[in-house]
Amino acid sequence: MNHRPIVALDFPNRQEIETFLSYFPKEESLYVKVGMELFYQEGPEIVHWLKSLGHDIFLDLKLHDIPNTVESAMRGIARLGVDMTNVHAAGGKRMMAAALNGLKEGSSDGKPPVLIAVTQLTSTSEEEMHTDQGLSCSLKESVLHYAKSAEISGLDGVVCSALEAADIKEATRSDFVCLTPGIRPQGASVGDQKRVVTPAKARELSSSYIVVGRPITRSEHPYESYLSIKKEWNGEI
Ligand SMILES: O=C(O)c1cc(=O)[nH]c(=O)n1[C@@H]1O[C@H](COP(=O)(O)O)[C@@H](O)[C@H]1O
Repeated sequence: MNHRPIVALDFPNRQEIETFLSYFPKEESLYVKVGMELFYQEGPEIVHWLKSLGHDIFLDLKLHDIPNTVESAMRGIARLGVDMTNVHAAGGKRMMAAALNGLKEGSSDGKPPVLIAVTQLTSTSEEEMHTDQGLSCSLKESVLHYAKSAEISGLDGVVCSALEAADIKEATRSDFVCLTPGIRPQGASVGDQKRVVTPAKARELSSSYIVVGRPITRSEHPYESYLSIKKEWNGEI
């Protein structure tokens, strides 16, 4: 198994990414996540540049708007040639279906990016979900509800905590993508995350992909931290 953790490039500009990537061997092809912080500063050019370096890209903009707006935005995202992108499942089934349609229309090679939907953010606890969102069900029920909605809408999978991945796959299908952020190696600082697991546990709990930011980007030795998390994720340590 040689699965790469997806590295969340949560930096404010290209210069800081150049510094971060200088710790990695040039030939190391990474799977990176470009999120709001970076994209809103650097725009689509940052995607073209990272692609030119040979990296695979998850564009994480978490779209959530009326179906027509999301569909049009997704047409443009498909043209960027990213490998994966996302929406918020809370936008509803019509919005998710529109997102998928936009991606299909925008991808000239007929291979639209993988589309996944955020269920409950990994920074949300069950208690916060009750108070902030006014939901009375359990967090797991809410996540499963969103996962089923995403599947019905034709999406490839969801963003969730690894803690929910096995139940989601059972409720949907075994190849339904469960991309799981909130990953922390043993002893690492949790920060604002709530539903966290180690890379080894994520593997055990059947995550499809793990997303890792600060444990790598804020490390004094980013490449060593990346390799150690990758090994753990691949069950090699
Ligand atoms: O969609 C995401 O990528 C995402 C969803 C979610 O529920 N939780 C979550 O942490 N993320 C992203 O995953 C990354 C996690 O970063 P760290 O907490 O630094 O490892 C951040 O870039 C978040 O924006």
